[in-house]
Amino acid sequence: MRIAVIGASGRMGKNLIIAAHEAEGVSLGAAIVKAGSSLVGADAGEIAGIGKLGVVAVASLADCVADFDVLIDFTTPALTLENAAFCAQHNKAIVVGTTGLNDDEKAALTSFSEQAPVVFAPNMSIGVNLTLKLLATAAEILGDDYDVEIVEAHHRHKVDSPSGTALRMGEVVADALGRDLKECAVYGREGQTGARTQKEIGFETIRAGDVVGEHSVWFATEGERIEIVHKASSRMTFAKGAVRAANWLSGKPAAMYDMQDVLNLK
Ligand SMILES: NC(=O)C1=CN([C@@H]2O[C@H](COP(=O)(O)OP(=O)(O)OC[C@H]3O[C@@H](n4cnc5c(N)ncnc54)[C@H](OP(=O)(O)O)[C@@H]3O)[C@@H](O)[C@H]2O)C=CC1
Ligand SMILES: O=C(O)C1=N[C@H](C(=O)O)C[C@H](O)C1
Repeated sequence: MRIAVIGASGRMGKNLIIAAHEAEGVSLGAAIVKAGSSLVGADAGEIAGIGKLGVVAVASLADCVADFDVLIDFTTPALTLENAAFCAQHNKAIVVGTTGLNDDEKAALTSFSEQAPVVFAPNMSIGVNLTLKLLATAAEILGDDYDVEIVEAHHRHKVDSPSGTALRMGEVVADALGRDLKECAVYGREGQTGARTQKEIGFETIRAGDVVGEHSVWFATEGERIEIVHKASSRMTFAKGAVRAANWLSGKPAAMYDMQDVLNLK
């Protein structure tokens, strides 16, 4: 599989270039940066800080359409939808790590997956995807007696909140408890909120410094508390997962997949 990385100069983009270069069975075919960027024409390896790779950054997907089979996109919701439309039109697979998509944007992405395969997951690490399974088991066993709270921390640059991972964790727990997250989620309490209701799932967000990504799910009742915690200490864990997803997509039919499919965790 020849991989293209869009948003190549971003925090994830640079890690994706390295992961695509280092992984077995795939190669880096293209790198795309913003039109007008001083990095158009620069070598992708130099953008990522690993020296020349012989892949020159271009300003659009149209400029490299012949050079890749699968696009990896960790950018913004609006750009991701443009890219997914392009991939659907040109019969290219796409791996989407972008978070912060609203319901309409998720529906649009799903519609593109009818034309070409899409892997879409808010977190590509093996550890978080295992954690999702642990959360479902914990919620099924603990039931409604345990209050559920989800605490997440990320770096100061992150623009969406709560994180896509925290929201997915909330969905998994809500499903296991027979609840609808849209009805039971409570975000960032403040002021005279009243006592906690039994079935709410609370979300608390920390944005500070260079935190890569930390998620802690509490199950608390009278007398005890269980915390299921995941801490990422390097973005390379997400990048390696995305490259694994890209490789896994080889020969897959058009459909919407997630990392649970890629990792055979369903
Ligand atoms: N699923 C997962 O495992 C993970 C998901 N993420 C998600 O990935 C996304 C990106 O995160 P991160 O790498 O930290 O963000 P960055 O802001 O560092 O990277 C985003 C990149 O997208 C580029 N970009 C934005 N708009 C355009 C445009 N119109 N045309 C071309 N390029 C554009 C930016 O270019 P420029 O720099 O020139 O503005 C930048 O290179 C976020 O949604 C984040 O939540 C992050 C980590 C893991
Ligand atoms: O923006 C980030 O950095 C991250 N975003 C993802 C999310 O929103 O869940 C995944 C990871 O925690 C890093």
